[in-house]
Amino acid sequence: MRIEDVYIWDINAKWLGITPFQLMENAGAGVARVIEDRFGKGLKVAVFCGTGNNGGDGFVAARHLSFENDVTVFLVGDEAKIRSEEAKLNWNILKNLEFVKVEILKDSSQIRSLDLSNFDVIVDALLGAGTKGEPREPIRSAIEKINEYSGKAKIVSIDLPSGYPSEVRVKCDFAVTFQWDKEEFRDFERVIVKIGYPRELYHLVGPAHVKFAFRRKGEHKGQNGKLLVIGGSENYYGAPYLAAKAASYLVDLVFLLTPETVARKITDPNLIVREAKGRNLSPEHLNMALELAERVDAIVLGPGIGTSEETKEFVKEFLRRCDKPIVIDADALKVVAEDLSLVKGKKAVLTPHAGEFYRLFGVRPEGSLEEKAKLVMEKARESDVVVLLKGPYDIISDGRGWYYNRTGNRGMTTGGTGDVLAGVVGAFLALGNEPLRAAQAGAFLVGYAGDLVKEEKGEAFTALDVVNKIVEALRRCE
Ligand SMILES: NC(=O)C1=CN([C@@H]2O[C@H](COP(=O)(O)OP(=O)(O)OC[C@H]3O[C@@H](n4cnc5c(N)ncnc54)[C@H](O)[C@@H]3O)[C@@H](O)[C@H]2O)[C@H](O)CC1
Ligand SMILES: [K+]
Repeated sequence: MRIEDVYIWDINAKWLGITPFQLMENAGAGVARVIEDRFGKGLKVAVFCGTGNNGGDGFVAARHLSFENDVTVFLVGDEAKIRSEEAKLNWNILKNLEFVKVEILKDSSQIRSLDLSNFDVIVDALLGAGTKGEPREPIRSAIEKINEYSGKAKIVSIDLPSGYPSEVRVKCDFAVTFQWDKEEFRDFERVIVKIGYPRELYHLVGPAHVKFAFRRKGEHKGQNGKLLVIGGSENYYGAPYLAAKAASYLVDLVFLLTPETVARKITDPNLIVREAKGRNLSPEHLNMALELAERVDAIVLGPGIGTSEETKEFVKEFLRRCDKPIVIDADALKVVAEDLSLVKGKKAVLTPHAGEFYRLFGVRPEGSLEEKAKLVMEKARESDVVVLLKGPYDIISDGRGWYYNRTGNRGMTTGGTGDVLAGVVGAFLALGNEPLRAAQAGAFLVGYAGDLVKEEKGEAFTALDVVNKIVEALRRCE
C-alpha cells in the first residue's frame, strides 16, 4: 500500500459512512494504547502537534493519555490554521481540559528555548502523510528540538517521523502507523494499529478512484488528454457517438474514426470526425487509423464496429501495429477472443460483459462475488491486461488485485451504456492513468451518472441520459 492509498481509503471509507472523526479517534487511541503498553503509565508526556490531521491524531492521543499520565500539548503553528473539522473538534476539546497543559508555539524562538528534560515520552504529531517538501519553520525547529532528546526521552512518531523522507526528520524510537505498512516507509521501526477499516476497502471502487484519476495536468489545449475512438459500421452509428461524446466531457480532444455512412450522421462540434470511405472499417483504412493514433494519448476500439470480415482484419492488423493505451470493447473483443496474443502485455483494458467474457476465456463468470473476482483476476493475469467484467457489480482486475464497483442500476441495461463506459475508461487512459485506475474510475463514474439519472427519472432512461450526467457525477467525486 502506498501513501496515496491513505487518502483513497479515507474518501472511500466516507462513502461507506465511516467518518474521519471515527478514524482520527481510533488513530489517536491506538497511539495512546501502544505508548502505555510499551512504557507503562504515570508518564510525563509532551505531545508536539502540527495543524493538520497528524496533529489531530496527536490531540486525541493526548486526551487518551491524560487519563493516567501527565500530558503537555505543544501546538506548533497558528491554531487558526487547524483545517479539518475533526482536528478542530479535538483541539477545542483539549483546550478546555484542566488536566492537560496546552502551549501554543507560533515561532521558532519560543521553541528553541524549550526544556523538555523532565518528559519521559515525546510524541511527534507534527507532520504526516500531508508533508510537502523539506520541513518549514516553525515545524523545523520543533523537529530539531525533539531530536535534542533522542536517547534521553522515548520519542514516538505518529504515522511517520515528521520530516520524512527528508534528512531533517524526527529521530523516533518508532512510529505508530495506521491500518497497514506503506511501501514508501524505510529505515524506521513501525508499529501498526488498525483504525476501523473493513476489509471491503481493499476491493471497493469508490469516488476516490475518480478523484485521483481526474488529474488535469496541462494548462494548454490538448495537454489534458487526446482520445481516438474507432468504431461504427453499416449497422451501428449510435455506439461510437456515445463513446466519443462521453469522453469529450473529460479530455480536450476526441477524434472519431468511422465509416462515411456513420460520419455523415454525426454533427457534434465537440468531436473531430474522420471519414473512412465505404460502409465498414477495413484494412484500407489502417494507415489513416495508425496516423491518427500517433496524434493521441489513448484509443477506444470497438463501439459499433460490427463483425464483417474486412473489419475483423482491420482490428487484427491495428492491434498488431498500435501500442498506445487502449480500451477494447464490443465486437473488437470477438477478434481478440480468436487470438489473445493480440493484446498480451499492452496497456489495455478489456470491457466484456458476461457473454463476451465467456467468448474470450471459455468460462462463464458464475458464483459469489469473490469467486467471480478470482476468475477475472486469473484471466487478467494470464492475458497480462486489465479486465473490466461488466455486470450488476462490475469486477475489475489487473491480475494482481481485484476490485468491484457497486454504482449503477438496472436502468443501465439500456443499450449503449457499455459504449459510454468504453469512452469514459478511454478518457481516463488519455489523462495518463494506468489501465487499472482508468478502469476503476470509469466503472464508478458511469454507474454513478446512471444513479443520478435514476434519482430523477426512475429506471427508464437512455444511454444519452447517462452521458449528460457525467459532469455532475464527476463534480460530486471531486
Ligand atoms: N487513513 C489514515 O491513515 C488516517 C490518517 N490520519 C492522519 O492524517 C494525517 C494526514 O493529515 P493531513 O492533514 O493530510 O497532513 P499532515 O497533518 O501530515 O500535514 C499537513 C499540515 O502540515 C503542513 N505542512 C505540509 N508540509 C509541510 C512542510 N514541509 N513543512 C511545514 N508544514 C508542512 C500543511 O500546511 C498542513 O497544515 C496522517 O499522517 C495521519 O496521521 C487521520 O487522522 C486518521 C486516518
Ligand atoms: K509525525
